[in-house]
Amino acid sequence: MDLSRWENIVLKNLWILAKKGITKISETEIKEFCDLNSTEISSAVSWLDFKKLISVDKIEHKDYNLTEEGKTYLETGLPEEKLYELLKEKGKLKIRDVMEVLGPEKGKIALIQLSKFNIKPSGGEISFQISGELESTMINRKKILSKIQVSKKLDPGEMKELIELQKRGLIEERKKTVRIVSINELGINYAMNSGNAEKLEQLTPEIIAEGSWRGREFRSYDLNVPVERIIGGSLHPLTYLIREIREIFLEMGFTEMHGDYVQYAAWNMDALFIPQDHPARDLQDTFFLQSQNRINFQHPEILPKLKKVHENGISGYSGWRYSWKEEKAKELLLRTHTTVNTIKYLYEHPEPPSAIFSIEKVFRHESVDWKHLAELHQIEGAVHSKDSSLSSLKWLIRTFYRKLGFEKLSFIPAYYPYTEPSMDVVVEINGKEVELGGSGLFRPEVLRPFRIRNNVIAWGLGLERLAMLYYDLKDIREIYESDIEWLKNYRIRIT
Ligand SMILES: N[C@@H](Cc1ccccc1)C(=O)O
Repeated sequence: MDLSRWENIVLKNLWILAKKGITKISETEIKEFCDLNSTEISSAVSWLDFKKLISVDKIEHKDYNLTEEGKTYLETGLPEEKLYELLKEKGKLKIRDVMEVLGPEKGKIALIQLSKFNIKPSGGEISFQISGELESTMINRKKILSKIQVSKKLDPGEMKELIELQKRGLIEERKKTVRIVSINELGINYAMNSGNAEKLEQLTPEIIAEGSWRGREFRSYDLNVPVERIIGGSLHPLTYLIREIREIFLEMGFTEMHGDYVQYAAWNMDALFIPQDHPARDLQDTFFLQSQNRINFQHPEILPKLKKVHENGISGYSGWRYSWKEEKAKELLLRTHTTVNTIKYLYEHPEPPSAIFSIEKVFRHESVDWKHLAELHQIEGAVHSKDSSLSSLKWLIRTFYRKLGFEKLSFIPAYYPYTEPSMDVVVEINGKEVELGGSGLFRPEVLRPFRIRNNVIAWGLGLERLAMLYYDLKDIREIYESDIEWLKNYRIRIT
């Protein structure tokens, strides 16, 4: 065990004092023996105590101070003193005059104090009367006030008067804990054997340049010392969760896909067989962009295919049977779901098998509440394979949530224009059923125009709702509120 410079100085001094027979000393008294300030001594005492080289007793100590009133009286004299002097000079005074000369407040105090020594008014007047007892009491009072001003110790005989002055509000008392320190056997041994040479604690450029480190011993590091917790930077809880989810899908052999926020309705809606008069395309649900045609339309060859399938269907399916408009398909919008990533990917990679996912942001014209956001992330995915089936879809979704620690899910029938059958994933949060997202098998009207013949299972799950469960939040908005305590202390689920 090595000691710091301050600890060494304090311990050596305690040892020297102990040799002289002084075995107990208060922390403040240590200051008189060494060249350290109170903070340095206090820190050294705490560490020496922790290292068990000294013992420390705490005692309650009363500390006295003058109040503002006490300070003024010490400077200008006590009211009783003023009145006594005045009477000595004038012989007698009318009460009215006393009040006028001393002021009503001090006049009253002076009269009360004098009456305690039997100098009492009668018939509206007060006369001088010599009192040796009053004179000595006043000298005593002033002595106490001035001792307290310079924090000098009072004699035991002065304690009674101190209490009087406290009652009069001239002195106030404060309780202080004082640490009484005594070196113990371990400390004495350490001090005896540690030698006189101070150990080096820091290697400064000067020490290196002067070479004064030569022949000196270095203080070693104590790796067992308890230290303050330092809170460094960390991942935002949502970023952490996104990385976990990405890891899960990558481990299962999925490929990550990426897409843009701004999309043509053709890809976000029409390619997914969402009819052009579908309520989801309403201004209420979708953010449309005013600037049209600013972005290159990828794969324009799909437009006639979409027209055909919407109007007349495909492979025995009837289609929606309405007049499909190319202008509506060419409206720009903020993507409302990441299923647009999936359908584009499938169009560009029509050969099975493929297993794909994305964790990206979508936008909805939604009023925000405890479970709704207008900007949210979706955990999107699909598997295109001859073996894709409803049961493999359920298995995949359950497996995904189980890997994050959630077992209790239920599937309920749902409707999406692009899947058949469709299922929603539901979970209970704080006694309320919350929908985590949708899933299903893509319809032939979605797949056939793009020459995809095998089954495709697909899902789109809400990330923030999952985060609510994962971090035990009552309100979805908390995720974006960035409460610093939460960001510092959030806990991940151990599965
Ligand atoms: N796109 C749907 C979810 C979904 C994805 C894939 C298949 C079925 C449903 C949504 O945004 O809620």
